[in-house]
Amino acid sequence: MTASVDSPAMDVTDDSALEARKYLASRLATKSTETSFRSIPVIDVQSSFSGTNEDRQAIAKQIHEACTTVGFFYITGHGMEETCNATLKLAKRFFNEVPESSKEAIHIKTSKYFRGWEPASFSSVDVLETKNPAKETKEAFNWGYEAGLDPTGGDGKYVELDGAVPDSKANLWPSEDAIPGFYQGISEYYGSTLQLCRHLCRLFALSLDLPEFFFNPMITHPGGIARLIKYKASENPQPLSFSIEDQEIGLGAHSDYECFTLLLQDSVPGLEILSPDGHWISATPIQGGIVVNVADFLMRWTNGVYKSTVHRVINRTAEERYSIPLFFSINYDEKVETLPSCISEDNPAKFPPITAGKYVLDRLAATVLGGYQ
Ligand SMILES: O=C(O)CCC(=O)C(=O)O
Ligand SMILES: [Fe+2]
Repeated sequence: MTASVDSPAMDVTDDSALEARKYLASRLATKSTETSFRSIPVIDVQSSFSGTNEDRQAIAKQIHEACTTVGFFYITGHGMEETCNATLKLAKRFFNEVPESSKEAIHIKTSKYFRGWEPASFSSVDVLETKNPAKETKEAFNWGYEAGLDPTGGDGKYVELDGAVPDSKANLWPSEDAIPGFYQGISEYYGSTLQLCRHLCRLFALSLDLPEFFFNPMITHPGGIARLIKYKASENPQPLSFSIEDQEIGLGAHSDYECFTLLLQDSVPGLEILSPDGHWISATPIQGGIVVNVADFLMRWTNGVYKSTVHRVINRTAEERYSIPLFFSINYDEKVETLPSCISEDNPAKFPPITAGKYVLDRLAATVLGGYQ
């Protein structure tokens, strides 16, 4: 099977497409009350930067609790508030000020790696309804890791999802004339977020009973696809209803593919996450909070111990909504086996070894129209 009509073809194995479909179907069908939840934990990570080992262990414990139940949490005290606000403003400028012709010049259909501008109603993450998927209202701009965006400068070994040596033109940037300061702003945001992700990896390691620096050798040239997203205002605002009738889907129900996602959202709600008993819970934006969620690769790597929770976006408000996810992965060329601390007699290793980039690429290509999450 290949990806799509409009987007460039990428090979995808039937296995991965099937796996993606089965997985989402099972998640949408499950009506278990065992692990149901009604709220998303907030974790203040401030003391993990300067505090003691005990401080970091205490935060790691909260992360473990959140990841084994909800699969989502907010972090505060991360020190990125200013960058977050500036980048959300930049996103608004990109969508509303850049002329259509400049966006067309960086259209995602010209990119092998799903980079560049994606018009509204272009793709769908609906892996279940492959014949007639509901088009999603989101408009997006996608980019990926470049050593020049990494404050460490990288280790010179970055490879793309398919293992290819990076092409310096893989990212499609709008011209400086079309939006002055864009590259600079994105680069500041991306650099600080990458470093925050690396810091979170230390906390994730502790949370999994692993040595604090366990993941460090695997994040020297990490995968990090990021995107700016705009969701148009609802024509039929109904803030209190979780039904989807009369509402357009901003981004369909899905789980993310990589290790974990860091998501900035502006003050307009829209993100909803699925509790295993079938209730959708609003991940309402909180002041200074960044949403963190476990993604599928990490769920596999942890033998299912950490949960990758299904979520969707529906803008039920009369305002436009902007968000900026970064999908953080370990080095794409890293092949890993189930984490030893997640194997037990009750939970023997369930998944064969996998390479990070290959896994993400297969999942990506299996989405309808080959779009991103
Ligand atoms: O826009 C959001 O709030 C969520 C975006 C998301 O889930 C994704 O892009 O995978
Ligand atoms: Fe997502």
